[in-house]
Parts: sequence; structure tokens; C-alpha cells
Amino acid sequence: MERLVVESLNHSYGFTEILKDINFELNQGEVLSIVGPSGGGKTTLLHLCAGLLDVEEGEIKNSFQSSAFTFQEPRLLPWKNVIDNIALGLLAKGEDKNEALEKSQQIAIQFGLEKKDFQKFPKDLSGGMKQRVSFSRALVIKPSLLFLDEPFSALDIGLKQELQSHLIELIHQQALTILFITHDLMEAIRLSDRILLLKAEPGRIVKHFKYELPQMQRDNEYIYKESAKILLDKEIIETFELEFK
Ligand SMILES: Nc1ncnc2c1ncn2[C@@H]1O[C@H](COP(=O)(O)OP(=O)(O)OP(=O)(O)O)[C@@H](O)[C@H]1O
Repeated sequence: MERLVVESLNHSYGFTEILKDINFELNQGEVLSIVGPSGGGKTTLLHLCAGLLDVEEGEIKNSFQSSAFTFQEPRLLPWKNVIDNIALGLLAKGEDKNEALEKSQQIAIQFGLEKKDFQKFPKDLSGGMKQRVSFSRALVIKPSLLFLDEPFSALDIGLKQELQSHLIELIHQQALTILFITHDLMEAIRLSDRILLLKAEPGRIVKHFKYELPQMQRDNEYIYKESAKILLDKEIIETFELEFK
């Protein structure tokens, strides 16, 4: 079984300790979120797990065969149109061009893009459309592990929910494995099997939360109830500094 195992991980920038003694596992088919306040070290942790930063102390064992990344900002190639942006990873893997374009069109539709948008270039797309392209590009290669770095944070609430629903459908259909970082507790509850709470200065995991109900069955009522519960948790209050002073 493919797994990501993080053991006794520490990370510093210069003399500033950012992450301290981080330990967790991510198993195949799981959606694991790391939540915490801004500046707490979430992106640093995700970059270490994705191999975008070198591990200095501790260990990360990653046996997933392939991975893809979706960032807060869509990072599309400005000189390529929607479909060519989506097809990039497939073509890089040597897939036949016609098949790559066909698969790219299918996933674009699945993420709510329309045929009339396929030939458009990133400069002619709204922020939401760019993020649809970004998700399509990451998922079209069917990665065994998907890293999500706050991909919904710049979207309005309706669009956020729509893209999350597309993702949840794929989680259900393909048993996707996802490592997701966010400071939005409600979206973590909507998407995750487990949530790790990362407290800041230095970043350390102080609590785990587990959600057994399949994502497809979580309606708004469930999300709001669970959000209300978690917002009363002492560690959450301390970590996000939610106390009225
Ligand atoms: N390359 C770097 N060099 C020095 N300090 C850095 C570097 N990258 C991040 N930091 C610092 O490390 C701390 C953690 O940053 P990081 O981006 O990992 O946090 P975060 O929890 O993802 O925050 P946010 O939610 O605001 O993106 C911050 O204080 C940040 O300024």
C-alpha cells in the first residue's frame, strides 16, 4: 500500500524554528488536512512532503507512485490555451496527443468548464475559471497523491462549494489520496477524513480530528454542526486565538 510517513520532522529558516517534531501518516485513499493559522508553517510542511524543499532533520518516506500539486494561485502557462494547459502533464508523460486532448476536454467539463472556453488563454479567464483549469491539469494525470495548497482561498463562497463538490465526486470515484492545507476549518471538515491541527511558533501538531461519514454524504447541516463543535474545542480556540479579549 502506498503511504506517506513523516517522522520527527523539524525545519528552520535561518535561526527561526518553523516546524518542530512533526509526525503523521497518510494512507492510500485518505484525505488528510493540516489546518492552522497563517504563518504557522503549513506551506513549509506541504513543500517538504512534496519534495519541493529539502528535509533537514527527521524523515519523510513517500511511496506514492505519482503526485500532482494545486496551489492557491493557478500558475497556468500564459502562452497555452485552456486545453493545452490541462494536457501538459499527460504530454510530458508521453501520452498520444489526441488521447491527451480528449482526456483534457473530459476533465475540463467535469470541473465546470465549457467548450467555448477551451481555446481561451489564461489572460481571458476569470480567477474561478483559472482554478478550474488548475484542478483539471492536476487531476487529469490521475496522480496517486494530490497536494493541495489552499486552492479555494481566493474563490467566492459559491464557487468554492462548486469546486469542492467536483473534487468530492472524484474522491468518491477514484479513491483519491490528498494532503490538503488550509486555514478554513469548514472546508477541511467538508473534505477530510482526518484533520491535524498545526499550532504556530514553532509549528507543531497539537490535535487530531477524525470524520467517518463519507464526504458524499456530508450535507451543509453536517458541516455547520461539526464546524460549531470544532470551534468550541480548547486547542482550536488557542491555536487560532479565537478568545475575545
Ligand atoms: N523561504 C523562506 N525563508 C524564510 N522564512 C520563510 C520562508 N518561507 C516561509 N518563511 C516563514 O516561515 C513561516 C511559516 O510560513 P508558511 O508559509 O509555511 O506558513 P503558512 O502556515 O503556510 O502560512 P499562510 O497560511 O499564511 O500561507 C512564516 O513566518 C514565513 O514568513
